[in-house]
Amino acid sequence: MIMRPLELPDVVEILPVRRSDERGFFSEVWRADALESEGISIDWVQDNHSFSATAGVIRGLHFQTPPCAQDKLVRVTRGSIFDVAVDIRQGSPTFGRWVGLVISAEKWNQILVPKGFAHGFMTLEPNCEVLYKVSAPYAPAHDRAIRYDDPAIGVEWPDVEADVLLSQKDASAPRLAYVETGFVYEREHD
Ligand SMILES: Cc1cn([C@H]2C[C@H](O)[C@@H](COP(=O)(O)OP(=O)(O)O[C@H]3O[C@H](C)C(=O)[C@H](O)[C@H]3O)O2)c(=O)[nH]c1=O
Repeated sequence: MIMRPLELPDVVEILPVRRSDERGFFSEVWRADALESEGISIDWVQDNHSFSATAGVIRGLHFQTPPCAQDKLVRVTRGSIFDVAVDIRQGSPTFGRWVGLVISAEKWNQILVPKGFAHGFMTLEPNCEVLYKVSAPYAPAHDRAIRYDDPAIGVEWPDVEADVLLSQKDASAPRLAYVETGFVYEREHD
């Protein structure tokens, strides 16, 4: 497994090994000791699977407020997405900044989005299947959304040959400035 920190510290791209042979391939897509050997020890408690039928579907930007905050380990088994994480920790030197990258079945890469970050993605083609682990159960009362096109965040979503398709929740989500995220940045111990 290869890990690559992204421009926002704590958000990491992960590339599991995919072993191919004449039948196809085998891949350990998550393994606790492999992550722990990289200093990442997270108890995953729920697996999610979303299917989006068209390109241009945007799900996000979402997070759950403490004490129901979720770390997320996201991968794509069909199609491709532009995946985005936004730092929403009050007091963080990178508060409101975003990082994005393509996660796809072809690249076989994953993204680890820690607590304290909002998460979302745009599908880049039809029939995208996104599977992801979360470290806290779904808690509707703590589920929050931030506008995907908040100008203060400025996510540069890719141009796809399709109209953007949003849930009603996402179409009416507030800008980050009007959201009480509940996360406070804690400087790493020096
Ligand atoms: C998140 C979630 C949703 N649901 C139910 C609630 C609705 O009846 C239905 C669709 O939920 P929602 O529109 O919130 O689904 P997404 O827009 O894909 O939300 C996800 O989008 C971005 C990418 C995220 O990172 C989050 O995991 C999550 O917020 O599934 C559940 O039953 N359990 C769950 O864990």
